[in-house]
Amino acid sequence: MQDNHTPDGTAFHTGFIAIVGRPNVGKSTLMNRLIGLKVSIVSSKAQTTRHRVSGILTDDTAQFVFVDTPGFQTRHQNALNRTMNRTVTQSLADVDLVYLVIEAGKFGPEDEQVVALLPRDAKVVLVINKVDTLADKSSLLPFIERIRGAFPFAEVVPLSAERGKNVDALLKVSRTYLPEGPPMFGPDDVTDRSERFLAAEFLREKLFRLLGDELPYGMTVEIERFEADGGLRRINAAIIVDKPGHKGIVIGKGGEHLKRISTEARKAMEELFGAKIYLEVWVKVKSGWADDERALKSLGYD
Ligand SMILES: Nc1nc2c(ncn2[C@@H]2O[C@H](COP(=O)(O)OP(=O)(O)OP(=O)(O)O)[C@@H](O)[C@H]2O)c(=O)[nH]1
Repeated sequence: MQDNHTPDGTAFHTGFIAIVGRPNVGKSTLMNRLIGLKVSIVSSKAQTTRHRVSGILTDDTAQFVFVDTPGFQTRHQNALNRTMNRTVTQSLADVDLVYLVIEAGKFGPEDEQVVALLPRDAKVVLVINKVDTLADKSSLLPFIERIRGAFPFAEVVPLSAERGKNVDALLKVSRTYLPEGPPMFGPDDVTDRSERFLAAEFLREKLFRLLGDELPYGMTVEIERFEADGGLRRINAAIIVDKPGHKGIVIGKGGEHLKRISTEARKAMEELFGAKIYLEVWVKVKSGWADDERALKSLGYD
């Protein structure tokens, strides 16, 4: 799509969308579902300095540029959370549209704290995820009525990110809120750098999936080596934990956790990068890193 018009002659729309919500509401699942296989991912620093771009969806009529927002943390108050909350607020400042994701039937103090971060003039779509978990679908309307008062939402879209139900409807309403204009990114914008960024994301995701509530607070992933050689990627990654006692949780009995995390991350990388992956993962202890903003910067948070 090189010009400003869609095949039927109407204007092309391009804009930024931020996805926010308390942890575990399904933001990552929604993003993966939205971008599906048409994904074009660029590194957080590529081409734009204002936003951390995490995924791009381009179709015949619009380009949706999704902006990264780390989970809004409310449980612990330290440097890591201050940095994350700042990132959330910054990324909301000049996007065209915000998806506030909540879970069907659940709207608690943690969700309210995220709502409090929304600029009053922001265009916000209330995305009610996990509708598949509702035993009684008729409870949805009174639930929506209750939450409508919390913010002047532009739209309300109930869906199931995991099952892909009603996700199309979300895109359809979103399009009209994006400004008219040509696409900002090409459809094949995958660079080595973005693969490096994604490699860390995949490992993080597998850690979350496997360890769940056991996940040590203050854990992060650092890619120490990333070499692209034709159809081969050599990746050395370190999982960094805050306390020596956390190392065993990540490694698991007989190395079982670490083995599974590495295998699953490697498979995900092979599928998305279309390359053979040699992945080595170590667990390292850096005490107090989560409380040290300088350490955060050195690990790529800014
Ligand atoms: N039943 C159901 N589960 C879902 C749905 N969407 C996401 N989940 C599950 O909810 C959990 C959290 O999903 P994530 O996508 O990791 O949530 P997140 O909001 O990105 O979490 P943070 O990264 O902690 O902020 C996972 O176990 C998902 O499988 C859905 O539509 N239905």
